[in-house]
Amino acid sequence: MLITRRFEFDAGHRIPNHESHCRHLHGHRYVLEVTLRGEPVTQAGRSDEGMVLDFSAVKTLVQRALIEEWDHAFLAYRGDQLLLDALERIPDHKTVLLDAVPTAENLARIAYETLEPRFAALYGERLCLARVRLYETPNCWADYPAG
Ligand SMILES: Nc1nc2c(c(=O)[nH]1)N=C([C@H](O)[C@H](O)COP(=O)(O)OP(=O)(O)OP(=O)(O)O)CN2
Ligand SMILES: [Zn+2]
Repeated sequence: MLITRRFEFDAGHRIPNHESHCRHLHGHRYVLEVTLRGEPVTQAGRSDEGMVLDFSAVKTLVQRALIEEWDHAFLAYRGDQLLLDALERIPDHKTVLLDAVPTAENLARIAYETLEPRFAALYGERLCLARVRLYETPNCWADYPAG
């Protein structure tokens, strides 16, 4: 069975080599959907009986591991030196350095790679992170992994 918890956060970014307006500094109200695969707990009387994982537990893990870090941050490619030089001039600016340009595709992958080991460490074989869907706008999103 699959369950999904939805999160929203605000962040800035730019796609440094984009041929059009996405190379300019701008932000999005991102939406992150976290989908877990597992079977519902069957032990009678447990708080989480009938649940793959209590949605509140999903919330706590994802908030701590990702949303608190990315919300109201500027998501910057560590190779985008012009941007890093500008952001460094702002005292205590909340900047998240990424290993790739912050497209929806790369953010979905990075979110998955951040969250997957956390779920694995806490819940082992019982469930797994099946997919992350990252909406950059209401009309544009990326899924990781594919399929
Ligand atoms: N495959 C991708 N294409 C684009 C990405 C991306 O991450 N993956 N990102 C961008 C820009 O970040 C841009 O901010 C997208 O916003 P925008 O161009 O405003 O999107 P739309 O015009 O489609 O927005 P609507 O208002 O929904 O029409 C560009 N491409
Ligand atoms: Zn954008």
